[in-house]
Amino acid sequence: ADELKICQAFCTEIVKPPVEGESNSRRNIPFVAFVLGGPGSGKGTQCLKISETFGFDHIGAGDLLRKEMHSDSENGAMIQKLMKEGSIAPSEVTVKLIKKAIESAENCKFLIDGFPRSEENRVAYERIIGAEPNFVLFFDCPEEVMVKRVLNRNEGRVDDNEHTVKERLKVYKAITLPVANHYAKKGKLYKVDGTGTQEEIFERVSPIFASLRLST
Ligand SMILES: Nc1ncnc2c1ncn2[C@@H]1O[C@H](COP(=O)(O)OP(=O)(O)O)[C@@H](O)[C@H]1O
Ligand SMILES: O=c1ccn([C@@H]2O[C@H](COP(=O)(O)OP(=O)(O)O)[C@@H](O)[C@H]2O)c(=O)[nH]1
Ligand SMILES: [Mg+2]
Repeated sequence: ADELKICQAFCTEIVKPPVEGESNSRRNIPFVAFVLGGPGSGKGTQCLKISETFGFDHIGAGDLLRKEMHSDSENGAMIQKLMKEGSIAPSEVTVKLIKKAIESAENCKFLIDGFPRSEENRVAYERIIGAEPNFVLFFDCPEEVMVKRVLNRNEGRVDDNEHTVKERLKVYKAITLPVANHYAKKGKLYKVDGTGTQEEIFERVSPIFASLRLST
């Protein structure tokens, strides 16, 4: 009971009203950490390690959009065009995909990776989901390091090329960084040095998650 209280203390609002017959854990309010940082700052890599070690579900906003793009959905072509030019997809599309991922999970602890990318994304999430994130993990990384990583990524992505990464960096600085600043002002931003090896970075990230005492 004590741990549940701690879980709930982290949460600002109830996302889903309890449904009769649902087990206790499904009724728990989701615990959400947004993970932000520029393209190639290591968000996806670290999210994988965090989810393995600390039992979070990893929701990659870009991954959801890529899956949608490769499906027959009506939005596929639009998403592909926006990704290729380094722009941001409409909030409704992204938030709907995130909401579905949260609702279909058994887990109640989530890393939402690469979102929100704009103030508009943030506001749409808070309106549609009905809650703020519990905290925001932010990877701080110099541009030249990020560009080098992106150009070496080799996952066949439409946006991992020199032209698009330049556009993405512009969008990141102008439109995504203000989101990080918003959460910094609220005391919710955990800034981590994103340089060094994957292991070195994970050693900086681990204590943040180790210090959380969550009920599931
Ligand atoms: N600390 C690191 N040092 C070197 N390469 C890394 C490091 N972390 C991630 N990478 C590699 O850099 C690329 C970008 O990392 P990724 O986790 O996809 O970043 P993001 O999700 O922020 O774009 C990937 O190919 C990944 O394997
Ligand atoms: O909330 C999001 C997340 C991603 N994207 C799009 O998907 C691309 C790739 O995002 P991802 O997070 O996969 O890239 P990363 O930062 O990990 O390299 C972005 O440049 C955007 O075009 C978006 O529009 N909204
Ligand atoms: Mg990523």
